[in-house]
Amino acid sequence: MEALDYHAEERRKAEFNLDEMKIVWAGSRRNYELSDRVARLVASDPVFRKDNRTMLTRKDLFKDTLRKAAHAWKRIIDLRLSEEEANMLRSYVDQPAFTDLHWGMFIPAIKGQGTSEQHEKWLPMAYKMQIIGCYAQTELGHGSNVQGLETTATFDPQTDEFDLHSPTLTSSKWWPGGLGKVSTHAVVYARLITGGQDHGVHGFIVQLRGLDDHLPLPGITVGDIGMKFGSGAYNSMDNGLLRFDHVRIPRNQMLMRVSQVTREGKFVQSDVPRQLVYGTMVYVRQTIVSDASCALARAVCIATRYSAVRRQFGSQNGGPEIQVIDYKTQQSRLFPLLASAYAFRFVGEWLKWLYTDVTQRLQANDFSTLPEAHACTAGLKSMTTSVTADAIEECRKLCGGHGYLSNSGLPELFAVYIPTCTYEGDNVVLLLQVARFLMKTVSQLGSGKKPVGTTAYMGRAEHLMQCRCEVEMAQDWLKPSTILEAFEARAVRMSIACAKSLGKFSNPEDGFAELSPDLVEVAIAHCQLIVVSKFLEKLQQDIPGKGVKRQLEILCNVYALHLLHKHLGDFVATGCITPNQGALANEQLRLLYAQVRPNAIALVDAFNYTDHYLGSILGCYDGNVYQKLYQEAWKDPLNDTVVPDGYLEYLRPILKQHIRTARL
Ligand SMILES: CCCCCCCC/C=C\CCCCC/C=C/C(=O)SCCNC(=O)CCNC(=O)[C@H](O)C(C)(C)COP(=O)(O)OP(=O)(O)OC[C@H]1O[C@@H](n2cnc3c(N)ncnc32)[C@H](O)[C@@H]1OP(=O)(O)O
Ligand SMILES: Cc1cc2nc3c(=O)[nH]c(=O)nc-3n(C[C@H](O)[C@H](O)[C@H](O)COP(=O)(O)OP(=O)(O)OC[C@H]3O[C@@H](n4cnc5c(N)ncnc54)[C@H](O)[C@@H]3O)c2cc1C
Repeated sequence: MEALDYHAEERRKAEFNLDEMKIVWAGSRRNYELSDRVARLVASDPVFRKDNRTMLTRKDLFKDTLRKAAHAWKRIIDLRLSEEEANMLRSYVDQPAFTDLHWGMFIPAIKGQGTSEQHEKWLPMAYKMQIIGCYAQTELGHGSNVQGLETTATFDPQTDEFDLHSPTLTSSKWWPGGLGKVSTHAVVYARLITGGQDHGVHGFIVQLRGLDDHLPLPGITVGDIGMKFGSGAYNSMDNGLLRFDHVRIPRNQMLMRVSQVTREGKFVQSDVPRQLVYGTMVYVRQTIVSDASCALARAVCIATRYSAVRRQFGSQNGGPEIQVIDYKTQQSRLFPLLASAYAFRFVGEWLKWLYTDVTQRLQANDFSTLPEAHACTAGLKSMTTSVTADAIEECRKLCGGHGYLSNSGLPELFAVYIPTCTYEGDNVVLLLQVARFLMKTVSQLGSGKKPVGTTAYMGRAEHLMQCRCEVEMAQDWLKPSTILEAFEARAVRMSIACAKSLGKFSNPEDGFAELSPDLVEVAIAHCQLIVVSKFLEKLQQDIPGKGVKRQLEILCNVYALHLLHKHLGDFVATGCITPNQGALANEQLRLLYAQVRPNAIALVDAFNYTDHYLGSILGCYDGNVYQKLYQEAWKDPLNDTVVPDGYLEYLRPILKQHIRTARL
């Protein structure tokens, strides 16, 4: 018997080839096939069940995480999965674990900052998971200000060793994932001291626990920092604390690609810029942008499918009520988020390319694109995670009361997702880095140095400062060049206005501090321009499949025009557009929503998420929401008994007291 599909009618309305859209979303046919296979593999494996994890105690959840990680590793070995497939498998298991840090930060830190001898020694053990590592940078007293870290690594020429020490309470390492209970090793960031001189923060490979008994090595105090936000969610991770009491490590465990310490204790700074010590963060920030599109797509998929099932008001002659997705307010809240998911997907693809390019250049000692890579990864990480975190909460509200149920999947997704706005760099701190980069670019405009890459538009500042938007009718807003010019003009005008204001301060640092709220806005305008321009560039590519390109054009316009509508103040205040042109953009936006509407369900189907990965009754593929909610309610442990535990001790006495009082 064919299973009932409550979305069948919606799916029939789609005006594009879904299979081709799935390939666009995945990046290529190969990626699609790989990811589809691995997602199904995980979904069909009972060990990876996750429907009860919000009910588990912290200890049980942690053990469950260890069990899943061990099983995932077994599957990876047994099936001889490639590194790419293994990464996919871990992400579909969908439970934050120490392995995220081992593969995502520990190994990349050694690869990026270690010498070839260090690669040869450490990477094979790490790849086989004979050692498990984490990334121990943040301390109790300092996270954002990396140069303010206090842990010391003092070279002792007598023994050819470093002495790792935590001199103060605030120097305790605090937060590293995987550190609390699992990692045998860590890349520890500490101030390098040689001959009494402080050379700033560097990375060191330090063994923390015995490989036979898992006990902390002498001089090491290590443990978990405690429960975090939400139930389940990030509590599967053992974020840890760590203190060193004069722990000794051999000299060759300092990561020495950027700087070296010789046998005599001489500090040698190579030609490689010191910022490469921050390289692992740049790598992870880049991956976080692609992950943002996944998390956003997930929330949007749930809210869209549920909005098509849910009906409220408007029944005519006893007929069905209106699907909430047909309310214009629902569309104006939901469809920009759908468009943003696609926009972040494409900018994530581009950022991956940029990162690969800068890595290849670094290997050839070309450091010229490093500032651009830093600004792009920092800015886009910040912008996409802030939008996604807010969007998950918006999707919860779009699902009304049922969105607040744990089994909607949205509370857990929110709880797991929100720390991305903080980790790998607080979002405001990172936007200020982008602003510094932009102010520097503006200050060099008259010097003959041509801005390149994502700031190339600033080279056309003269034109962009005085150009006038030519929109006369709503449909004029559909011209890519019109949209692009409006975003470029807004970004450059905001940058130059800020640079002028900065120029009024005698001390530039004072000016930067004073104007920092405006500078954050400037950085956001620049990042939004990058996302819009990369979406438009994507549309220049040959995109096969009936109606696929057309849908992407609609989504691109929704993305750009909803931003224009949201930040109308910036656009109008900088004189890029008139208030009337702003109103025309809004008019066009409403027309675009009507075009998205029949395709909405298919556009979220294109994410190809299994019900297992989505983990949401409201977002399930077949849309059989009410029956599933009803069945699920009875599985709650509170419903194991008809009369709850505690009735006799606490409820009955009150009720009886009431009866006694009544008798009086
Ligand atoms: C429902 C279930 C779902 C399950 C899903 C599972 C999800 C789990 C997935 C993944 C797990 C992820 C785990 C995350 C773990 C998190 C780890 C961390 O957080 S690690 C710690 C991160 N810490 C930070 O990011 C710190 C931020 N601070 C900094 O980066 C720096 O201190 C700074 C803010 C950049 C300032 O640095 P500094 O003071 O040294 O610099 P400045 O003086 O400001 O600048 C000097 C010049 O250097 C340039 N610069 C700065 N940084 C970089 C860089 N990274 N690369 C290149 N250049 C850089 C800067 O621009 C200045 O340049 P000039 O102006 O001089 O040209
Ligand atoms: C779930 C999670 C996992 C983590 N995993 C790891 C890990 O594996 N390894 C690791 O080393 N670290 C890890 N961290 C730590 C994380 O990297 C830091 O928390 C993060 O970098 C922010 O630093 P902070 O906590 O010092 O924030 P703070 O810098 O103290 O921020 C507090 C507030 O001050 C503001 N602020 C700070 N500086 C400025 C400024 N210059 N200008 C304006 N405003 C400013 C911020 O915007 C923020 O509002 C993790 C954190 C979390 C939450």
